[in-house]
Amino acid sequence: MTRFTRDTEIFRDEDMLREDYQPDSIAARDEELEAYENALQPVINGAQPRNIFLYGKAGVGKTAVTRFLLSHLKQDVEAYDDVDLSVYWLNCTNFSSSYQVAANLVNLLRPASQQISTTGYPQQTVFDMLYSELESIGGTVLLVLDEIDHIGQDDDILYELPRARSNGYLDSVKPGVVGISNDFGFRETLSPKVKDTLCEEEIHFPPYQAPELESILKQRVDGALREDALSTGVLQLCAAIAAQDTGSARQALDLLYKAGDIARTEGDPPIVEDHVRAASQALERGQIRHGMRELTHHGHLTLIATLSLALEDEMPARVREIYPEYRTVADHSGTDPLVRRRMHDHLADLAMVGILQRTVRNEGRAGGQYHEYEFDVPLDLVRDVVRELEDIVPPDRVARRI
Ligand SMILES: Nc1ncnc2c1ncn2[C@@H]1O[C@H](COP(=O)(O)OP(=O)(O)OP(=O)(O)O)[C@@H](O)[C@H]1O
Repeated sequence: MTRFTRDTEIFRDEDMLREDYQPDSIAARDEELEAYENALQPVINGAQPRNIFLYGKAGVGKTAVTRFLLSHLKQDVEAYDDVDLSVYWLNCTNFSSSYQVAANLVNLLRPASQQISTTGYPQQTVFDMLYSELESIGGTVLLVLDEIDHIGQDDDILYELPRARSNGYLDSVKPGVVGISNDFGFRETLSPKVKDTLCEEEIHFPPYQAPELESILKQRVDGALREDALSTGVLQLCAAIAAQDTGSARQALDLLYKAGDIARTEGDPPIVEDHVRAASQALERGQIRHGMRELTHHGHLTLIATLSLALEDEMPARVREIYPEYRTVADHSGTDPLVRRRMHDHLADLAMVGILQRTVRNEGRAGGQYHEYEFDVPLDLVRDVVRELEDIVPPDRVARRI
């Protein structure tokens, strides 16, 4: 018996709706493309590249636009014998210092057999290794440092690297840095000398508006979906939901993909607005679930305590009511409880990530103010996640209640 058969009704090429798909053309970013092209012009002229800093929230096209333009640039420089361009990408998510970025760049540029340890050298030694690798590549080298904000204030490399040529460390190579960040605050925390060097050309990517998201979706659907797989209003709804929430193209594409998936699983083509609403809910629940799983150990204990009270109809509750329950949960899990004030920080964190809602209340005429907490997400979802945290609270009184 055949278990699997190919889709015939919804997807033609579902990979086109996935995160890592590189679109052939960029929609709705004309201004940014123009500014970016201008900033890259020195490369094609055979001159020293400018340093470029891109910033904007997650999913607004910073990576897609960079990949698109750099791949065109690489093609177009072929027409000029005197320009030899190499491009390297480094995702800096796991690197919290200039040292780590430099060491990982060295390894990116070196063959597998000559990798260095990413700890233990003096910083200048690693920088020297990096310069020597760059020299041996020669020509124009663009280094794209994605998620660069993770290096925080340890930002020497963002000054040293772009200046290496003028400071005499490099001779035959022209390096350029493209820094990408979705942390608006990062630019402000850069030291002034870095700001001047790295942010020679700054390009801001604002969140997308609904019509822009719609045009991005439209560009994908012909290749991604089968004819007649879409009913009227679906793209508009995906675009409207994403524009209202984050302004991210990733969210709009995820919504459409998930809606298609639901229509497929339910054997219910074409994709209609209800599938999009269901997709939006499913994705939102996925995010909340992810947020809850990522909490620290005491965050989880605090979550369990609040859930336990909610299931007993004892929420909304204030800290002094939640704290004893937290102590019981901590006790059952074999953990030393935090003092009340520290546990309150975890409640505040739960409120900050949108799991709890926090309301300020007044204690009558003579009293001061206090905070009251209640769940801002469906309890069944919290309960599902808490059940998956079995290793934290073993089956006992509290867990049974949950
Ligand atoms: N203007 C656009 N035209 C076509 N596709 C786009 C456009 N903007 C974004 N996308 C698509 O949306 C998704 C998210 O975009 P991208 O990865 O470039 O965002 P980002 O700003 O780099 O986000 P992050 O900061 O999270 O890395 C990708 O699949 C990308 O192809």
